[in-house]
Amino acid sequence: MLDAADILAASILIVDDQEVNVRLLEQILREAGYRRLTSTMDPYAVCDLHRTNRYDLILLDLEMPGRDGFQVMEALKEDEADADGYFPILVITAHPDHKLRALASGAKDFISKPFDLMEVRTRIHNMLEVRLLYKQLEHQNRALESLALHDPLTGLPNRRLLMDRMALGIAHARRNRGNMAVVYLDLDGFKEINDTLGHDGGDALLKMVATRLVGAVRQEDTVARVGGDEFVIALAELSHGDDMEKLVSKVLQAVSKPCSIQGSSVNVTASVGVSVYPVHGDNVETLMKSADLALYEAKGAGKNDYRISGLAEL
Ligand SMILES: Nc1nc2c(ncn2[C@@H]2O[C@H](COP(=O)(O)OP(=O)(O)OP(=O)(O)O)[C@@H](O)[C@H]2O)c(=O)[nH]1
Repeated sequence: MLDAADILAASILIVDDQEVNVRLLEQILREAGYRRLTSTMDPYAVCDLHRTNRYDLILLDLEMPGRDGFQVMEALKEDEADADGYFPILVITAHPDHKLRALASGAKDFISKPFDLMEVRTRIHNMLEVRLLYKQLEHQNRALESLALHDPLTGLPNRRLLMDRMALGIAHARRNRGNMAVVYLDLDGFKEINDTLGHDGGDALLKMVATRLVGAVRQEDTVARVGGDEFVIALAELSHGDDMEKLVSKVLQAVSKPCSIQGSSVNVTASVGVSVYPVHGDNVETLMKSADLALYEAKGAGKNDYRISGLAEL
């Protein structure tokens, strides 16, 4: 929730071509306790200023020579400077007819000239309250979205985000007649590690493996955690020069380097199954299933190894 200090910490831009009005508004706002004030008498500077500083509120005079307040609002909209979809404009006008027009143009509220001290303070306070609550909500929504798409232990994408990324990867590969590989990895003997080091030690190892996997592939690849000790890497746009064996060996080596957990050196290995679009399937489900079957084969063959689905030529 918001308190008075949050509102007073909001950033405000004052736009008025008359210096006397600028000084008066600055004084009213300072006396009310607002600290983050910027002013300009140049209507052409508003877009740049807002793009850089993302003000919580813009107090905009409507009657200005050259570019009036209506034109400034249009320019702000075109500029998409209000990228989060909120248009923080409070217009200032001496013309009663302009009030409705300004509201219809997207302004949230208006202040009449000559200024009435209480009206100015109340309208600014109320508008900032709504603006900051909107900002908080946006922030919480982003956090919730991220929680729904990521694994809380490692911070890696979860199965849901992986599926989305794979679907995009397949669409991209289809358009470019390219390919995409699915590397399904399961740690060997992880249950024993958990039993020896405890659940916290197991968690620390999972985090370490996550970091190493991310470090072993390219930025455009997706490393996801899809189960307890199961990870999937979607390798985007393999080129002809990419050697699948080398890529998978690099991943296996990254996992099996000794790591220090709770002061002791721990060795873990992994088994891997690989499938490739379009050779082993043309959709997410089939590719995941093929990679999972190949992984099962690798486990059956003695672990710490990989198998490529269906032994197809790549
Ligand atoms: N520490 C920790 N352990 C987990 C978590 N999620 C699942 N596990 C454990 O991970 C283990 C995974 O089981 P398996 O893959 O069947 O066991 P494994 O010993 O690796 O067997 P193989 O894959 O055949 O080598 C189970 O003991 C789960 O309890 C987690 O978030 N943290």
